[in-house]
Amino acid sequence: MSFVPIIEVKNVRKAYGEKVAVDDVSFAMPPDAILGMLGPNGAGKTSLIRMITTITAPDAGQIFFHGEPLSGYHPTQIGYLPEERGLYKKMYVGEQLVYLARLKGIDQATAESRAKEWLAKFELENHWTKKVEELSKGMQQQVQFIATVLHDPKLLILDEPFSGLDPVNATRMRTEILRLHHAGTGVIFSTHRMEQVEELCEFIVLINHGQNILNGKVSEIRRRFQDNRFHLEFNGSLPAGMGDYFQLLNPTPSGVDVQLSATQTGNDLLRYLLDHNVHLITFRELLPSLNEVFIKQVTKLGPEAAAPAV
Ligand SMILES: Nc1ncnc2c1ncn2[C@@H]1O[C@H](COP(=O)(O)OP(=O)(O)OP(=O)(O)O)[C@@H](O)[C@H]1O
Repeated sequence: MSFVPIIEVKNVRKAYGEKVAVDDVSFAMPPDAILGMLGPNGAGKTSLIRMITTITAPDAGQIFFHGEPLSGYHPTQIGYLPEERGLYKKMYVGEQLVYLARLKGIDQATAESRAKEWLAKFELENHWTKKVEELSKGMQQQVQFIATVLHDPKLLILDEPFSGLDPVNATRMRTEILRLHHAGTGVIFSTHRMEQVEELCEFIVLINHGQNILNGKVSEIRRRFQDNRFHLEFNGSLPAGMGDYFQLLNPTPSGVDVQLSATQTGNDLLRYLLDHNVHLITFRELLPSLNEVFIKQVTKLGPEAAAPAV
């Protein structure tokens, strides 16, 4: 590993009574990465996040923040947007943001100016003296996001940050997350929305039944799971008997996917097409989507399929 991870989780275990929620999980996260934490319902993601944020402690194993064993000081460097939102409904927006930033060690004047700046980014500057309960659900979520970033944390942990936001506000929040990432903030992003992970995350950790069953770079994982499928686009038509040699999927008048068998290669397919004078426009390997990888790993493979760490 050629970097000091912002978070390193080493052989961490957490049980609630008989229920083992996190079972010997290890992974390391590069300092300025966006890491997707994925897994089916009940997999153990929230339990793991709660240990990273020091809300609970592991029964066994260790967690390091920038190489230091996690301690009471580190939460000031972490911003956590939990899935169950937790603002004080009766408190005024501005007052609440300043209060939460002060808890993270920010002085009053800085907290006020940052809160105003952030509210303006979300076009909420006129809501400073509104009670949280007077805001819509989406607005409350934006205010809670602001509370998560106001103390300028080195690590952001965002649980389903886009849920309930309209497309304009979801895009706005995505832009702000990416801006923080480019400024060097690490982001752990927990969601069930695979297309969001594909779009935002360079790394993933896939948790299933409390165990880390797959982790690494998204691009390498997709390549690792490639299953010999190609996409063709062409002018004219394909040879009439092509289906006797190759499994053709999703045909359209000008394109088709080809699933090769274990003994066929891309070169075999290309040779066949050229020998039969097919006028090719596109010939490319199809990599599985993260959704396909997720379903394959979670439904078919057990923990023995664990992959090497990042
Ligand atoms: N406080 C608790 N007491 C007892 N069991 C718990 C507690 N918290 C979580 N669990 C159990 O631990 C397991 C992991 O739960 P966890 O909330 O970490 O999953 P998750 O991956 O975050 O799920 P989801 O995607 O549904 O939010 C589940 O079986 C859950 O029922």
